[in-house]
Amino acid sequence: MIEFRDVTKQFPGGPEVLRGITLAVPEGELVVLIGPSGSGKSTLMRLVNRLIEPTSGSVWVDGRDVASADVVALRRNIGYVIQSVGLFPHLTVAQNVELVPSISGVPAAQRRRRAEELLALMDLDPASYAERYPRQLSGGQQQRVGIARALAADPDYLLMDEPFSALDPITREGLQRQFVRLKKELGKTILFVTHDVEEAVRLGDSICLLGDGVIQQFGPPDELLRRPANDFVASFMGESRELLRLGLRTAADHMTAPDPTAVGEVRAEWSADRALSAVLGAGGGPVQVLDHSGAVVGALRLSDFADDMAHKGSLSSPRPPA
Ligand SMILES: Nc1ncnc2c1ncn2[C@@H]1O[C@H](COP(=O)(O)OP(=O)(O)OP(=O)(O)O)[C@@H](O)[C@H]1O
Repeated sequence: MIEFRDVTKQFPGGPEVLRGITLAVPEGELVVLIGPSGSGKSTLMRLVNRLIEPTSGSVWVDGRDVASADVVALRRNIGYVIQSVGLFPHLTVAQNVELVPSISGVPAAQRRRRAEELLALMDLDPASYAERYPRQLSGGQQQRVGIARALAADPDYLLMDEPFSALDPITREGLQRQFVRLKKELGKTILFVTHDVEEAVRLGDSICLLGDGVIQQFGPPDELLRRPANDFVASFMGESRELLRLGLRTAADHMTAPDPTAVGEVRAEWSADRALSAVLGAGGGPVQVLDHSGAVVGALRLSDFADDMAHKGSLSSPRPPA
């Protein structure tokens, strides 16, 4: 667990960036820090691996105050991924991934095996990518190598500071999807900074919204979307809150009993916003809902989404399918 206890940070000559922040990132969960530019997201994150020190208060990792921890050992257990990947250009992909284990004295064959496993996990076939240099990779591939490198020492914790924000929207969405899967497999405790509400909703077990130096709201994505604590949260989470909520659900969550008059089809596991788009495309439905084997398991019509909508007007402007 990562814990911030009444943390305040003021840089010399500046205002207080963080004021009395108390927050816990539970074991095995991903907490997203979100907030306007300059709200202190990166500052809060950098307190964890002691790139900066708090003005007052304390930060605890694994039940220990980081102020009294050995910085090298602390950082070995905390992978760090940043926006501009920071791969070493003169090292190959494999050498980049193996860097920390090689410094720690892990034998060459063992760290090579681990690097290859991690590259494969990140969908980079080691046979084609291990010997390439970073400049021979796309931005998305470089970012994957950056994540593999952060995982190389098998840390219990990951700090990710806008890791996908330099990527084009399609690459970014692909990487987000992959990361959601990976997150479950890895079971790491992750603190993730973004300024993108959609990304926060997609990835976070919880979201911590920072503003004016304090936590404006902390809770599961659905709670911030459904019950914003104040006007700041409502306005930050945006006008399309209802549509973002749909992204958290599936067609199966909305469907009703099969209807013989249904035309067209959606898959039960589709996100609800994608299903809504299909229903609108079919003139409001009903459309058939199919399971993995292609069997009809239900029907969906426009009215099946109405409960989720605080404003029915939102139904007229759905996002395009994911
Ligand atoms: N090393 C530093 N010295 C002085 N001021 C700093 C330092 N680092 C950050 N700040 C200031 O602290 C405030 C918070 O910065 P921080 O980078 O944490 O914000 P952020 O929420 O991550 O912003 P962004 O979304 O733009 O990256 C800003 O006003 C910034 O100028």
